[in-house]
Amino acid sequence: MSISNNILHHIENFTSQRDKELLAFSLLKSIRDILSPIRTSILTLNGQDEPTMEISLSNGESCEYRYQDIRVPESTRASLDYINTWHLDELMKAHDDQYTSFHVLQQSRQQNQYLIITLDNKPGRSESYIIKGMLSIYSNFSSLLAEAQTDELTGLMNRKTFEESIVKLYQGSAFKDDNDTRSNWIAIIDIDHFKVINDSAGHLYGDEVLIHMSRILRQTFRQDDMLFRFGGEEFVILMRDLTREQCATMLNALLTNVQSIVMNNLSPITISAGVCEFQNDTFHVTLMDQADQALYYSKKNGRNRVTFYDEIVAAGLAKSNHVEHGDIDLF
Ligand SMILES: Nc1nc2c(ncn2[C@@H]2O[C@H](COP(=O)(O)OP(=O)(O)OP(=O)(O)O)[C@@H](O)[C@H]2O)c(=O)[nH]1
Repeated sequence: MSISNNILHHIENFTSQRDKELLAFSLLKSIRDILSPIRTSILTLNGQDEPTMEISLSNGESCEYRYQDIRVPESTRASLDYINTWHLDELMKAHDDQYTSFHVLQQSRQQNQYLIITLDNKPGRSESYIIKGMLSIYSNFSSLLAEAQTDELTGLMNRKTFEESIVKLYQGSAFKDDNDTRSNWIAIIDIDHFKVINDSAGHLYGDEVLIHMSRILRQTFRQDDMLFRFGGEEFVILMRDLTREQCATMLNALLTNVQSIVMNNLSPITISAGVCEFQNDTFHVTLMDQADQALYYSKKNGRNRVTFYDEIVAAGLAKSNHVEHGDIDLF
């Protein structure tokens, strides 16, 4: 294949992806085909500089995804610190007859992402030029993808992205230790009497409440918790690795924090929540049914409260996996 056809093939591959991680994998594959590096990886660090994901591809080996126990060598840390201190886009380091180049893929307060390529030869001018072009296409396309996954009003993830995220939760919890008391949790949050807010203060005011709500969600939950606006005044939160008590504490903190939204002369805003424990062997639509039943119980029992699904089942107040009513539209 000629070089231009080859590049076109890589571009076509990039732009056919609809998933951020598959897009990252496509980039690594293209780099491998063009440069034959010893190793190439994409490293993501969260706002606290902790590694949250590494996708790597070594010569002759299959692609490896890591979300936990990611080891970042001291030399890599030092190079990334140098890039950040001097606001560089890329950095080349020579060591032990090898060359490692670091490229910034994404930088924001929430996360930083780098492409790291280790080679046994210094890349030539034309190779560097091609890599730069690939990175520009990757970066433009990943911004478009991020836009498509984001709720326009609040900036949270949209409903379309939920299914993709929950599939990853299934994959990530497949090997959970039975003695671990921590679990993953799904919560549905719904603003109480939102129609009254809209009717008495206007739709624009209602929108402003939704924006405040998303800010408070971000402030209350951890960087790694996933926050979605499902539409209207409904939000979904996926929380990982929390005990039941920790999960309840966070949701009760949300109940309190939301009441700080006091605008015009209306009463403070309140929310209701329904929560269920993530079960690896239960279909996600069923899990959403469970959280929705718990939410329905909160709504019918005074609002401004959190209900755990298994507690209402244990108390005989809900039938296991049977939804009689519900506010949430399922997929
Ligand atoms: N401002 C604004 N309102 C919205 C948006 N999407 C849906 N709504 C409104 O949200 C309101 C939802 O009202 P209901 O589903 O009746 O629920 P509620 O008044 O919150 O009552 P409870 O849930 O029972 O406490 C309706 O008035 C919708 O028009 C939006 O994007 N912006």
